[in-house]
Amino acid sequence: MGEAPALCVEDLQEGFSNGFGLRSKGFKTSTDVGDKTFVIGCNNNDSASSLEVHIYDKSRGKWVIPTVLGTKPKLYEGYSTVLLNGDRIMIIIKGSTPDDCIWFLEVDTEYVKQQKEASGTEVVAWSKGMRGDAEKPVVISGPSGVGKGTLINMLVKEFPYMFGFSVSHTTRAPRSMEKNGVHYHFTERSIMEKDIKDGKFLEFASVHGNLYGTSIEAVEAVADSGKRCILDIDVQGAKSVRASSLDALFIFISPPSMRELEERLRLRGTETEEQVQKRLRNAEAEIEQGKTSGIFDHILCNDNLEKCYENLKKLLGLEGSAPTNTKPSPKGIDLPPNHLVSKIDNKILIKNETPEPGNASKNSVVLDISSLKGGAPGRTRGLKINVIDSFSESLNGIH
Ligand SMILES: Nc1nc2c(ncn2[C@@H]2O[C@H](COP(=O)(O)OP(=O)(O)O)[C@@H](O)[C@H]2O)c(=O)[nH]1
Ligand SMILES: Nc1ncnc2c1ncn2[C@@H]1O[C@H](COP(=O)(O)OP(=O)(O)O)[C@@H](O)[C@H]1O
Repeated sequence: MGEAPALCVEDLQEGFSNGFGLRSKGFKTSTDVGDKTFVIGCNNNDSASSLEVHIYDKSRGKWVIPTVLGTKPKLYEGYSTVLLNGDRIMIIIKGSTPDDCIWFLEVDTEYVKQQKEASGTEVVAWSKGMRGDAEKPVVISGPSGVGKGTLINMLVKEFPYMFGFSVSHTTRAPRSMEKNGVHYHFTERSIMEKDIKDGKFLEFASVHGNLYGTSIEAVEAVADSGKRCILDIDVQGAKSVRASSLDALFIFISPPSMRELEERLRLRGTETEEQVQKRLRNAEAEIEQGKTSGIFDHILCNDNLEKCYENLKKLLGLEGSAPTNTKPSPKGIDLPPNHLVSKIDNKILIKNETPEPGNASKNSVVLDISSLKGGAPGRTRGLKINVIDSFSESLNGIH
């Protein structure tokens, strides 16, 4: 059984002079990947410091501070690291909550390679580890006033534990009934543009003169809650998602006629005359693209609302299904508080250092990493967990 590499930076540092103050107090681990050493940690134990990544490039004898993408984990008591597949470091956090204890730092994955090439700098990217898989998200597009919001509301109301809405960001002003954080995250253009630049958005587009976008966090938060994510985005956004690594189902909602669309928009009464005109002008091009671009897996005509809703449910495999009242079960990972980490093939053993018979929270666990999916800039999903009741019992092949 090989112990996880968890060198002290002090050991690593012997003989090197660098400007990072790595000899000061704090917690650090280092992991070798090829001719680079990735040092993850913090310099101080105070709450104001955060988890940093430094790279020692052995071939050049130089320290490098990389561009760090993604949301990083909070500071906890300590960290163990395991190198997986030569391209990502798994971080197992001591003293964290069950939904926050496994993280991945990607150092040479396809995503990181692309980012390195695009930026010309050294790049690393964080993603949080999650149990189980996420269901394929559903992208719904169509012209303004066609009934997308109405159909999505019906679905979320009938199947509250099955579907969740991806809350987009927008620079447009809220309508009177709209709530910030529920219908949209209403935001300033400069803030949104910076977040787009920082890689926080899955897609974005300028629609009817305003900026709209789906943050990676908006989609992942729905999947984290165990629900299937629904995105209400325009055709340009759907095209970007199609080109992204997100595997989704694409549905276009079309109106029975332009006259009917105009009537619905006017009856809704949420836009000024000028805005209605702009939306109608854009609608023709959107309908044309929706029907001919090949982006969409299905096109539904929203003539009769009830019929269209039934057809939508059919596409989602919900025909005749009774809504379930069961909340998805939480998918956290209970780790023993004091543990040692080791890896054999596709299994990571997190062994309790102080087992107590009959105390489930003190059990050792085995994480199966054979079917990991996704990764930065979102989540790494597909972690499977086996709890070992007593450490003296058989360890599923790990000895
Ligand atoms: N690309 C993209 N489009 C979005 C997003 N959120 C909303 N939209 C689209 O922006 C357009 C205008 O939305 P909205 O202002 O809510 O008006 P409505 O469609 O008339 O209710 C619609 O086509 C939405 O599908 C997003 O995050 N990304
Ligand atoms: N099939 C339908 N027949 C008549 N009115 C509809 C139908 N579907 C939706 N509506 C109405 O049309 C208006 C626009 O619908 P909405 O869901 O806001 O559109 P979108 O989100 O696509 O902009 C709303 O007032 C809604 O109640």
